[in-house]
Amino acid sequence: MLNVENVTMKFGGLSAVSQLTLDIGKNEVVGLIGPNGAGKTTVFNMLTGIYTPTEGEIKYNDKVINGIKPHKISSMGIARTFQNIRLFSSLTVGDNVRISHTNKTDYNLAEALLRLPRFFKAEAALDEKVHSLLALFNLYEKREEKARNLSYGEQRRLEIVRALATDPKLLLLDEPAAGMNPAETHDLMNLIGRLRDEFDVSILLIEHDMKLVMGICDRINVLNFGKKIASGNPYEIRNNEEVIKAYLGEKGGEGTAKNA
Ligand SMILES: Nc1ncnc2c1ncn2[C@@H]1O[C@H](COP(=O)(O)OP(=O)(O)OP(=O)(O)O)[C@@H](O)[C@H]1O
Repeated sequence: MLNVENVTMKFGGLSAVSQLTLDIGKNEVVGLIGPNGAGKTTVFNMLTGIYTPTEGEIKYNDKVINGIKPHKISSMGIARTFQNIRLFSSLTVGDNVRISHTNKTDYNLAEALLRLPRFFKAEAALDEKVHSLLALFNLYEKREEKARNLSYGEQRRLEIVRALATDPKLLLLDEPAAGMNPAETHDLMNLIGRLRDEFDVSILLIEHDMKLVMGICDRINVLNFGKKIASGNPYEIRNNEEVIKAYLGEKGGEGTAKNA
């Protein structure tokens, strides 16, 4: 589904990402981990069209997407959440999700203004979709609440719902468990597993909570100073000497990594 081939991103003299190669298959959950400043978010910014790589190619379903505008990439089926939550804080929970779906509504302006049947049918279908997504993420009861009144963990879940409302095939999650308590993180782990199965999405996950990463990822890629230093399954990564030294620490895979 996604092939990142020898991709480099330079900012002036700094190579934030160097010669990165990374693949994601259909329905895979792939981890992208590494110390602060390793280049993980820069990878997301390249995949979503915010940055155009300095070198290399990013292919999505065999089509090169380097340099394509973010909104176009979103409509191709790549969605993301942000490390710093970016909700519309004064809108309701429900409207935050509806907004993400607006480019997919199945009626035109005239049909909306004249309140034609297609408008009502599409709106009812949208309501149903928004409500079932919110229910899955345990946010249905909060649908009329302003986003800013949600707890931190709820806001993180709402970000994921909003990304899902665009019907992605590839979902990029940037530290979804940041600020969550252990119980919320555990629930999130189950939810991510359900997303893969029920929404037929592939997931690329940036996360410092190693319990979550090791518990959910099929494969993990490790970045350090912009370079990939390891890739493999959770067992291989947990036991990789270079990864332990650069990131995991001696208790690799227990809780939060030492350099997070
Ligand atoms: N727009 C930019 N201009 C200049 N330097 C940048 C820019 N974006 C990122 N960088 C630099 O690139 C490097 C990688 O940053 P990035 O945010 O991708 O790391 P990260 O692995 O996501 O870190 P964290 O875990 O802290 O989120 C850092 O040195 C950062 O300062």
